[in-house]
Amino acid sequence: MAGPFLFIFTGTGGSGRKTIGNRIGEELGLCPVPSYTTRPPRASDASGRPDRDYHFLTREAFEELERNGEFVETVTINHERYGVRRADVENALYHAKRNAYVIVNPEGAEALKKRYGSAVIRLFLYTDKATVKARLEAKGVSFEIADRYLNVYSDEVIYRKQCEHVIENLELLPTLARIREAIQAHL
Ligand SMILES: Nc1ncnc2c1ncn2[C@@H]1O[C@H](COP(=O)(O)OP(=O)(O)OP(=O)(O)O)[C@@H](O)[C@H]1O
Ligand SMILES: Nc1nc2c(ncn2[C@@H]2O[C@H](COP(=O)(O)O)[C@@H](O)[C@H]2O)c(=O)[nH]1
Repeated sequence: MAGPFLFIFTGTGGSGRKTIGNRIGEELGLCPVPSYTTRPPRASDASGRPDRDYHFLTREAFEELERNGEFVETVTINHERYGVRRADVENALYHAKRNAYVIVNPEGAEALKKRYGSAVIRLFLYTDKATVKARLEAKGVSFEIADRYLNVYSDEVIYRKQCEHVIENLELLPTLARIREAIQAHL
């Protein structure tokens, strides 16, 4: 056994990364690394726990962290900032010596892979566009946001070729089983 590892749930928008990442993370006792964002919380964020996936910050607070070099990677999506804090990753991996997980887009996954090398294991989730659209509608995501996800689908789906594991998220239970098996193979 090597490690600790940073398991990255990445993939196309709306592919089920949060649903699967949080379930498997909890089940396997991985340390969650929520990212930071300036975007406002949405009704469709984790119900009753909008801060489970994100730390919501003002733009000023985000920019101050950025100026202080606190982020290991950042992206701008639709004029909003997102970032993963270096201390959150490194406290888990190097100080607590725990396996951790984070949920980011392919650009973030690539930056984290470059930074942490073999400690990073990328799990790429995807489904076809029609399924993404139907699931986002059912989740109550606005048409505008769903449309944004679908517009970048072709760019994002290509990144699966770089990832250590690629899983099509059709039925939830078989997907969970495949992800569990993929992660356990590293532990
Ligand atoms: N296998 C599945 N079968 C049916 N519905 C699913 C499945 N996996 C996820 N979903 C549903 O699809 C929706 C999108 O999933 P989720 O929010 O986890 O995706 P995401 O990739 O984290 O999205 P985002 O791009 O917003 O970060 C949710 O409503 C979730 O319950
Ligand atoms: N590179 C990063 N991507 C991130 C981070 N936090 C979230 N994300 C990804 O952004 C989009 C948009 O998310 P939404 O919740 O506003 O719809 C999605 O693909 C997320 O996975 C991050 O810190 N870095």
